[in-house]
Amino acid sequence: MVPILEAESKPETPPVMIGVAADSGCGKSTFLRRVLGALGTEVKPGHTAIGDMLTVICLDDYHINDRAGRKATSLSALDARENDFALMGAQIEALKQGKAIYKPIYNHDTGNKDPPELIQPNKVFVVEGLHPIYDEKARSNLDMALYIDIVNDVKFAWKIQRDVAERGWTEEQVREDIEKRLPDFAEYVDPQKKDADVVLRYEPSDQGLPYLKVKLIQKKGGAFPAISLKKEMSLTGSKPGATIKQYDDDWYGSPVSVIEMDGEIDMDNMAEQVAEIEANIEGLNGRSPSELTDAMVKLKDSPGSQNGTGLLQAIIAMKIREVYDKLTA
Ligand SMILES: Nc1ncnc2c1ncn2[C@@H]1O[C@H](COP(=O)(O)OP(=O)(O)O)[C@@H](O)[C@H]1O
Ligand SMILES: O=C(COP(=O)(O)O)[C@H](O)[C@H](O)COP(=O)(O)O
Repeated sequence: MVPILEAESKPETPPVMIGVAADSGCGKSTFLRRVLGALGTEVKPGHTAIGDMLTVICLDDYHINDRAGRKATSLSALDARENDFALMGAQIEALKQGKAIYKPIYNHDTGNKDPPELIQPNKVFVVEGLHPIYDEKARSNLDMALYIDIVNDVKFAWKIQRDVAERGWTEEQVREDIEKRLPDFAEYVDPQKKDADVVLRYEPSDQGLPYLKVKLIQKKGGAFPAISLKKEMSLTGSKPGATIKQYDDDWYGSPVSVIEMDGEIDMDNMAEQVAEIEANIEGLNGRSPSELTDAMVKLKDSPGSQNGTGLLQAIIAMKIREVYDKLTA
């Protein structure tokens, strides 16, 4: 099957390409399920999440080897040499040009490669994985780039839990794999955070783990349509409560505006507290004054709904649509 072909119907405007980069286990897939939910796109079942507005391209599908192959090369999946960047860049460029592709598939459940699948154009493509910003050709086709930056304590707990529950690894094996990947993470994945338009950073709360401090780091003059707060907020009712504030900062040499949420909202009072937050945000540009609250309530059972990860991810979903609306107006 040819990797690139003419689409069954060429889109009127070029698809909007959004890159989401992060290490393994950082919640990219979870985040994109929230984005699809927040944008209300019905998703067809299958390997690739395809909604009526947005298609998620998982860049793990460009791994050159399968799990057994990587054991033979003893290279990690993070290593550039284990990823077909030539095909990845060419296919991302083709999608941006409104073409169709036969995309390879890497099956995380079996560790094998499955037959390629036909991907037709869509309004928005989110290309998520280890290297969407690292690879020059992929990066040059992005309209906006997001990086998810999580401190090790949180990231590794999530990865271990998932890889044991869903990928057939033992906790010992995952810990060993994490250790082995650290140099590759530093060389091939972590540097991407400097070139992102927006970064989601998860740190331990000032009240300590398991509570989180979550930062939306918005590069000034970048492609992310920034939001701001009318005032600092302190929410009570939950343990340990939540504070939300805004400040300017420097992110690897770039001036940024940071929206920071520390702690958790009161889930028994979720709609009211999120509505209070939504009314306090400037520049959200929702389709209705309660779009954020409605999305959060609809997705209440998704991971992170109680803290800044869910809230700021839902805001990013609205911003992805705003970027689409702007570029296709
Ligand atoms: N905001 C969150 N809060 C709590 N757990 C999360 C959150 N996001 C993801 N997780 C958990 O972390 C693990 C890894 O998430 P996943 O989306 O598979 O990461 P990735 O696609 O980046 O490898 C999963 O078990 C998921 O349920
Ligand atoms: O690291 C990643 C990214 O995956 P994700 O971001 O989904 O964690 C590799 O694709 C898997 O580790 C493959 O290795 P395996 O399938 O052997 O775990």
